[in-house]
Amino acid sequence: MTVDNYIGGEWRPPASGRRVPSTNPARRSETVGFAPDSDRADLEAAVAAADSARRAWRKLAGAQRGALLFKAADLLESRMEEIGRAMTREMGKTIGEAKGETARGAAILRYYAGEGMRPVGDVIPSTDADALMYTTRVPLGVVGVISPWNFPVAIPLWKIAPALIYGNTVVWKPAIETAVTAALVMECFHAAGFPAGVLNMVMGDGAVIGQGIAEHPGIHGVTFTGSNAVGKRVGQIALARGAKYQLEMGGKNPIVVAADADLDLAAEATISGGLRSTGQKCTATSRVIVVRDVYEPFKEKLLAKIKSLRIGDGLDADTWLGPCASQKQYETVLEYIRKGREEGAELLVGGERPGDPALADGFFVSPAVFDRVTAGMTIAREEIFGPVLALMEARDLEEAIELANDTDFGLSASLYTRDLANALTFARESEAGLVRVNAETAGVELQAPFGGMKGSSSHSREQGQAAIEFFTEIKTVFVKP
Ligand SMILES: NC(=O)C1=CN([C@@H]2O[C@H](COP(=O)(O)OP(=O)(O)OC[C@H]3O[C@@H](n4cnc5c(N)ncnc54)[C@H](O)[C@@H]3O)[C@@H](O)[C@H]2O)C=CC1
Ligand SMILES: O=C(O)CCC(=O)C(=O)O
Repeated sequence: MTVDNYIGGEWRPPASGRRVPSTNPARRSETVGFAPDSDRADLEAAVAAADSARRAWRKLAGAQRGALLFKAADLLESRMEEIGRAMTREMGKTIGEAKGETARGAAILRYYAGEGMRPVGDVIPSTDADALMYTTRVPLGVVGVISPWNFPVAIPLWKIAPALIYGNTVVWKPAIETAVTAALVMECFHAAGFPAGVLNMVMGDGAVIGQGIAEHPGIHGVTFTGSNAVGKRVGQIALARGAKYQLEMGGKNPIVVAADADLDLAAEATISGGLRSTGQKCTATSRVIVVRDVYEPFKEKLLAKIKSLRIGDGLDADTWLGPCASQKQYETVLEYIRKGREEGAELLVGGERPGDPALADGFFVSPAVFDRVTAGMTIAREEIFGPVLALMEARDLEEAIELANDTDFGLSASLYTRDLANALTFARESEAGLVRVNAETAGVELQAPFGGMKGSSSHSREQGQAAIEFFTEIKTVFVKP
């Protein structure tokens, strides 16, 4: 598939005429599509289209905007198989996960479609008995959406849907690695009949189009998910020109296994939270902090289960673990594995290219478990974004919680215990935006606020009702007859 930009309600080739391939990480010789390598002229056209559409769009009733989101949801759902397959072929996650994410995308669109009919303000008693004082919400104007490849449907939709329902128009820059998936999502919006210019998509290099969005004076708010390095830069650029910004970045998420935990369930949650999507979730489990009394039995169960995971092309129905999403991710993961060994952690299993010749052309790494990891090691501190688990021992639950909080990040944290007092202590003490007891670190529900503490985010929240805080501003109105 040759992908075009989508600007002002039309598919348009990039002004430069240049395109870059999107390849299959399970078979690097296979090209899935060609994405536009756009330049600033394309971005200018998209911002101009979004700007000219925004006054009419904000004037529509919320229910009218919602009706279009409902249509887009139906279309997305009807193309779940096709979109799921494109996602698997472009970034490697298993077809089950990819279709599940597409279904989640439809649910996100429906949730925000309903928001068009919900209250947006309060009536506040004025000290003047004759006056009416109330708050309402107004859109920011044009919103820039910069999204990554790891959830190429869900993440952009949980940004685009609230942006649109609250009356903003959008310029979206998807990750080029998942260009075809993004174009299929965009086709659903096009077929739903959104007015021209309300949603625009421009693909290109992050340093050109992503940075261009951060810098553009015609873009009033920027919402970003991706790496910490890029996120911080986007935030600084937006701040310097007075634009609103929202950053969702990395995690170094711990699972804590208490002495009274159900060890089978804890091992399953460690595997599911740490290794699904090949560990490429910002909510992925990467530090496994186990209380001394159960360290050895837990480790035994974990290793036994990991050895049974089937690695392969995500399109094969019996594959559990696909490849890393790109050569860059693959090399990063191997580099962290090398560093882990060099710094003295013991590699118990995995961390190598699987022997199966059928996998030789892909970016596959067998799931790695490091033992005896200490808090100062690089693999305990930096986000790896790959199938790597770091086992750490704690004297007791108190020390486990201290270790869990000993990180620059604060996205998600999980505890396995049967003791209610432990659960409540963990919920109170965890420095994370998402705390889960007897559930894996990953697994975000679209109707609840999502975001991190410390270096994981810009301290705002996405999804659920919380999204209104970023995508609107409050206007306080005082009317005296
Ligand atoms: N929080 C999360 O969900 C994600 C975290 N990551 C982390 O980032 C690491 C690197 O992955 P990448 O794909 O390279 O992430 P990235 O941060 O470079 O990419 C995310 C988005 O930002 C855009 N971008 C790149 N440079 C930009 C710039 N200078 N200005 C504005 N936008 C720019 C990209 O084109 C993409 O759309 C991963 O190993 C992982 O640790 C990556 C993707 C998602
Ligand atoms: O855990 C999830 O479902 C969402 C993870 C996420 O938001 C991310 O990886 O960026």
